[in-house]
Amino acid sequence: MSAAYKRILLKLSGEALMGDDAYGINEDVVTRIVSEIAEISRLGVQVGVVIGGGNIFRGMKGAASGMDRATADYMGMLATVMNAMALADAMRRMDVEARVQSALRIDQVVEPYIRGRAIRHLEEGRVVIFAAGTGNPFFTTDTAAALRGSEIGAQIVLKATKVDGVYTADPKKDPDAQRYHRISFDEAIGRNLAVLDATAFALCRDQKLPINVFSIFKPGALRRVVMGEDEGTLVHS
Ligand SMILES: Nc1ncnc2c1ncn2[C@@H]1O[C@H](COP(=O)(O)OP(=O)(O)O)[C@@H](O)[C@H]1O
Ligand SMILES: O=c1ccn([C@@H]2O[C@H](COP(=O)(O)OP(=O)(O)O)[C@@H](O)[C@H]2O)c(=O)[nH]1
Repeated sequence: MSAAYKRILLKLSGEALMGDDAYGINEDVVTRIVSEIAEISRLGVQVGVVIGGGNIFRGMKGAASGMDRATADYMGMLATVMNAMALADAMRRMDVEARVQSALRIDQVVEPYIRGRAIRHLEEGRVVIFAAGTGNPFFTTDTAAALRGSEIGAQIVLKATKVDGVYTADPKKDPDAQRYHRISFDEAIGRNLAVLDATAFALCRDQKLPINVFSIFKPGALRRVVMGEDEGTLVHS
């Protein structure tokens, strides 16, 4: 059986990289995620990754309180660069070819984001990790995933997060919340379902770029989504 998608954009939650730790990057979690990415890459799926920064930056929110919002957001973007580097290094150790491209220029450290070059890497079978979000404050890495997914012509955005799909209400607050198998953009936006931010939802809706939300903690879930199996929630046009 072959994969359902040729090119995907995978959004990895920064916070999920902590595993059970209070802060930072948990090696076992990163190793498992990388082995799952390696598996789908071997199936011939081209993989772009956008990584969050919540594991590093939310831990510093105390220090950031009272700080200018844009300054705090730039710090958040720098946190995603650290995660991207850790992920790329884990990939190198597991013989997965990867490149990091940053939306903020730090040329001594990683490549700048250049769309054509990113597409070239993907065609060569390299995983491209997009760091520093969109490069703009007041945005999130979910929006970066929608943007980069659109730019590289991904067929779908896969949001690997702490919950196993989109629910009728936040499942962390409402134990009676029910999970959707599928939901349209209009309904998700209309019901204010906060699993993605509104900007990311709107961009994907405009671009007719579907999103699948699934659990980062469930082994094999990424492969199942990529094979087109019923996993998590599909948000569609
Ligand atoms: N309707 C909903 N369905 C699922 N999750 C929801 C919903 N509303 C709010 N959430 C919350 O959204 C969170 C995932 O979004 P977010 O914190 O942005 O994750 P990430 O770190 O992956 O970007 C979940 O942990 C969940 O508590
Ligand atoms: O385009 C972007 C992407 C991210 N951020 C900042 O980086 C932080 C980390 O990203 P995010 O919260 O999306 O990470 P995740 O929730 O996935 O861990 C955000 O809180 C923002 O402060 C930003 O300013 N612009």
